[in-house]
Amino acid sequence: MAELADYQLIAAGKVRELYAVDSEHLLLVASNRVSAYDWVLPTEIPDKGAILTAMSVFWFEQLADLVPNHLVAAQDERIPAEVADRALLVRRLTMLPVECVARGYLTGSGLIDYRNTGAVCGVELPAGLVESSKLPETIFTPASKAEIGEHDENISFQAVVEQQGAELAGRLRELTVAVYEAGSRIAEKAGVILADTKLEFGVDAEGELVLGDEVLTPDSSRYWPAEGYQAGRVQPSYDKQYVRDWLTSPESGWDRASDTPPPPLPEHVVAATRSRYVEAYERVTGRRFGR
Ligand SMILES: CCOC(=O)Cn1cc(-c2ncnc(N)c2C#N)cn1
Repeated sequence: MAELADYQLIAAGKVRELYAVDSEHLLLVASNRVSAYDWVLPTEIPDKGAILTAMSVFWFEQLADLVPNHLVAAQDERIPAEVADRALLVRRLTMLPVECVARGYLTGSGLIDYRNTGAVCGVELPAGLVESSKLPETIFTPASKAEIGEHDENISFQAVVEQQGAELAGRLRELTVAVYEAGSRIAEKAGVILADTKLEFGVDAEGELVLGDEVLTPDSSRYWPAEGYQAGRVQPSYDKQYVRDWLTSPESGWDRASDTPPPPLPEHVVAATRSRYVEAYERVTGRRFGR
């Protein structure tokens, strides 16, 4: 069995790492860390990495007829025991430097763009939309990868055309919207709103467009409970709301505006948050999470 120390770390995000396994394969590792308010919290959520990894596997399987993906194996002797259930062996791609975002609802940076310009990434929207409005149709709202610690910058479809050519840009938009809509339909049946998602694509040695990264997880997408959905206010995050509410409650003693790191989470917030990840996984996939 391989050891993680055998592999070279080639990329690290807030809650994930990417290692080189050999010339053809990488290891995408999901940690149990959780981030909130742009901070990585000092307290881990047990099994979060395993649950989100299992969600990506589910979605890769559901979407296999729509788009090829980079997943090689979720169990393999090249996956070290220490990360066994929270790592995926994937094939090495040439990643495209475009964050492919699809939105079915207006919130976050999309809402800010809309309030400033009446459009998101150059896509004109009807007047009168508010926080969390359901959009008349799914929109493709790409972003350019930001430096570590910065937010991605929303760009227009035309900018993607200029960067990647019209044909590839069109395919990225088509596939991103199709993946989001497939995910949204399955989630909706489970009583979960998939408000938006961020995908990353790469190109393989044969020049084929391949879906990489994680797919339709609560870290790469906004998951809202369908019950209680109401446009006109910020929706509760399906998975992170307990964390957000505690951190902004007097009990935490933390001041979000103070630019100081958040305090450790109490056990009851950790347990409730773990339950939300398990619940989201089991409802959306129809599969039991082990343990
Ligand atoms: C810390 C995690 O960072 C990322 O996942 C972003 N990233 C992905 C790649 C990548 N590169 C080649 N082939 C791939 N299959 C992938 C994937 N996924 C590089 N950075």
